[in-house]
Amino acid sequence: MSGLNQLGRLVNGLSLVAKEIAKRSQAVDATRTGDLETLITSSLKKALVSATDTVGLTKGTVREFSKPKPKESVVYFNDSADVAETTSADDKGSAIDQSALPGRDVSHDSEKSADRNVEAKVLEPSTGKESSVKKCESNNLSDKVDVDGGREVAAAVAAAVPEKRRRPRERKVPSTPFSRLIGFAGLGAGLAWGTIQESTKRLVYGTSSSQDKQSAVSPFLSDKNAERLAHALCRMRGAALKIGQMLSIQDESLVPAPILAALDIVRQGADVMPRWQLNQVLDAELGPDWQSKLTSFDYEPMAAASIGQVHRAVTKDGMQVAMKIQYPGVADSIESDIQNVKILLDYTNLIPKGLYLDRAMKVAKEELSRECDYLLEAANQKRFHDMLSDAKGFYVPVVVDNISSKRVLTTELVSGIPIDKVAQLNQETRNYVGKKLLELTLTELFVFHFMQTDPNWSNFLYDEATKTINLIDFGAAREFPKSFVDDYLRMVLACANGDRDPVIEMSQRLGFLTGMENEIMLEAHVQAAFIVGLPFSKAGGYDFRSSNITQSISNLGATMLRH
Ligand SMILES: Nc1ncnc2c1ncn2[C@@H]1O[C@H](COP(=O)(O)OP(=O)(O)OP(=O)(O)O)[C@@H](O)[C@H]1O
Repeated sequence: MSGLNQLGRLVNGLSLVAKEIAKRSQAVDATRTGDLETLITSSLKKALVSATDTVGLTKGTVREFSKPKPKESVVYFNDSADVAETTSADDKGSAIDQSALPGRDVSHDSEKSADRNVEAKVLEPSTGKESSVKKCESNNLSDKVDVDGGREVAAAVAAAVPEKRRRPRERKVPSTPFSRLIGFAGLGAGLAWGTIQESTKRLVYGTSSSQDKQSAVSPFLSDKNAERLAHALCRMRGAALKIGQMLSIQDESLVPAPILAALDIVRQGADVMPRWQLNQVLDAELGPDWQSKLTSFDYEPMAAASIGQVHRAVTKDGMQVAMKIQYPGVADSIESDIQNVKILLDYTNLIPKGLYLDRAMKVAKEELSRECDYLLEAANQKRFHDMLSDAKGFYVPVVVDNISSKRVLTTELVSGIPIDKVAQLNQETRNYVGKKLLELTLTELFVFHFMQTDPNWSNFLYDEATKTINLIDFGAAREFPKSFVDDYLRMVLACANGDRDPVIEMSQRLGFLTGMENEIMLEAHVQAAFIVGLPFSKAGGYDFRSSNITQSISNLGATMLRH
């Protein structure tokens, strides 16, 4: 019976895939207009490759990062802009390697080329002076200082807290609506196939006793399917991955444990664009002579985020910069990606009812559209740079306008460790950073009325050498009207003072409550508000270890979801 059910699900899944293809694909248009040849030779062929990739039949090219990381990926540009070299330090003056021109395969050279990049006029971002690098010599992270992108501290932190990390894969971003659709369709079919496999396994061997309650009930929630989902999102990138990342930070009461475990992968970063695709974006955005503005460009990304990947480069005037380069097609596919993820979530019953998924998706769409506009992000970043120019302990890197566009954002490279890693530093440092973060939050909201609303750990890079928090990623910055901010302050005061009625009144004015809630829901909301108000309830410091605020709120969250 269960096998029949699963077969039904498979048929449903495949018909959903077929229906979606018929509804949306350009393939249908091409057939209608009789352009069958183009259809077969281009999009369908590519799409089939994409689909097999997303289903998990092929796995792209695994990028091998040997240790220590070689820097063969750095390309140096001569003054004659169109010529690049990748010679290593002990190979200076040798013939220019034509194969190293962007867009072509590069022959790899030695680790030393990396040192040349480091040697190139290193500016200390926060002070504008030249800086030296203190080596990390012990495993005690509180002793470590690093001013070269936090690389050594990050490596030491990783060694201290070993994480199961996924090796990034080099895979083309599906950039047309059709190839993205095929990606989702492939994922849907892959999940349906995985469900069949799991059901068959259970029929033959029974359900494993180690499986948790939810995954024991649903053969969809197998480890393989969860992994399939995570890898597909890393390959799709864009809005699909962003939603995966949002889901990955939810509580187990919202998202089943095996899915959460697999989604851990999506937080570690996306797949990487192949060099030819990266060059296509750079040429289209900055013009084919973009190299003329740089001394060097590192083709190995320092980060592969959800909507773009980030590369180190050095400008002609010697500034070390981070170039954020947007994946092609993601800005135009936000709406369809969100729709497709929603179809998958509905189909798999992954998300519990009551999560206001439609509302959440609408907000995600608006946020993502803003985040894809790097000109808007550049403007936000400059505004923050100016507002915080006199603030002690914070630094916002400058924007390099002449190497930026709507899809490429170039900013001064800053150093530091992601803010969560500060948890491993000493108490004094933790107190300092905690106070600074709170000061920043309150200043942004109540003084600037302008806030960075994407509190990702890696958007706050703590530089121990200068005791500075370097702030990046202003794509999600937004302005709040004075009336909202004033009500918000009243809300904070009511929470801190434990005043029930004002908490409810302000919550309705701010839109946290509709006024239609029942008593149980209201009570859970008020309790949650009081817990959030605790750190503000007494003058002086607050010991965050004395209560587990997030856990307490999350416990109330389950009641709120039910009501
Ligand atoms: N100016 C910079 N200096 C140093 N590192 C940087 C800089 N800009 C970006 N990075 C690195 O690249 C990563 C991704 O950059 P950013 O957060 O701006 O991208 P994003 O697409 O907005 O990412 P997300 O998916 O987190 O929203 C950062 O976490 C950081 O590691």
